[in-house]
Amino acid sequence: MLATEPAVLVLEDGQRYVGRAYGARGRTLGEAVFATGMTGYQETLTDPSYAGQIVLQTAPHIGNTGTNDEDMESRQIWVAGYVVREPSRVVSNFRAQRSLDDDLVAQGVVGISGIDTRAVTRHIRSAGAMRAGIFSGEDFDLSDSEQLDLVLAGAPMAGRNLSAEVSTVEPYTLPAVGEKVGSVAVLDLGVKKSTLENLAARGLDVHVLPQQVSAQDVLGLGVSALFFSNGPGDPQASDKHVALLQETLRAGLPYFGICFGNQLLGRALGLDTYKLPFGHRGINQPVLDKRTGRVEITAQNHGFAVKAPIDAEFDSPAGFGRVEVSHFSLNDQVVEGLNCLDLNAFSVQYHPEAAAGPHDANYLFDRFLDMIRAQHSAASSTESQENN
Ligand SMILES: NC(=O)CC[C@H](N)C(=O)O
Repeated sequence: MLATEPAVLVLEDGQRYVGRAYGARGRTLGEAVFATGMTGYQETLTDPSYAGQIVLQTAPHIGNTGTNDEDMESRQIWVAGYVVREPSRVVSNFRAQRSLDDDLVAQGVVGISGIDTRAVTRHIRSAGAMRAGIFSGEDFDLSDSEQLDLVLAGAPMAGRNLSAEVSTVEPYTLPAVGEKVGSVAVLDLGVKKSTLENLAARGLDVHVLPQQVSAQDVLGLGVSALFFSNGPGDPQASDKHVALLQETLRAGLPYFGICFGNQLLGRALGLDTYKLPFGHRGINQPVLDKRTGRVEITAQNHGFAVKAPIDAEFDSPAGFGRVEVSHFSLNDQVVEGLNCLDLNAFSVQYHPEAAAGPHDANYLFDRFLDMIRAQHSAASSTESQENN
């Protein structure tokens, strides 16, 4: 039975949308963002990059296929709140183990249903991403101005560092699948399971590290390469990760980064990042790969981006040689990938692990593997020259 108890979504500009309580009851605060994927709600909810955000699904019917243990992208749901139009009344899928409502309640995630999420999306699209709150149960009875004051007292996403909240506490390793080619250190800034699986599937031992490790810790592992994951928060609030990356780049350690990892490569190279008006979140975002001229349909989830010229190479302001924007968005020309021309380092702003989403960008993991192989053969030829 669906709840008939009321709930309200309050935006920081005072807009209010009354609907029905969904998931856990109570109140929650976060940045309101919209996601346009028609599928993949479980992957969205369990993507740690959504920590601190109240996610609205534009797709009107959510929960049809329930939830299961296999499609978890991390250990829990991370969204601060969940806004849907119509939750499915029945769960219908052979893989379903629970209903989405069960998971939201069990994990204490406050949601709201019965909201015209496309109307709210149109509002956010013109007014910009903003803080919001969902109020149900006893919190529904607070006055309008008390609710708005709570929303306005919440932390804005700009300037927010959330890495410590989502990162693993202990390091752990996923063994290479099949023949081992090398090893990679993954800085867990909110990594998704599919990313780790894609790395391991390419013959890499994957050493997942807590976000507070030092460059010495990373270099001391003797790995073939370093990877920075996706993750929540503002890249401008991650100075220590930027410093770590600069140190490992100077030491010559190959690098690949996804999403937050792209923004942090940008910053390590001396570029600025900025907040997008409402972000890119969905699974049909067109991107141009400048090297091949191929258009990829990609999965994306980002609210910040790197500032760089998309049409010509330039010097890294931090002295890391020549750099080019490798990919950009065909919707709004936002930087979607960086490539270092004088270093073994590249990154993308979108999600080649595609969970959920199309697999067009999966070749990027192969590009990373090629980079590691090339580095290995360069190292072994120097060694054999030295031995001669
Ligand atoms: N998915 C991500 O890694 C997101 C990166 C960053 N938190 C942003 O919103 O832009």
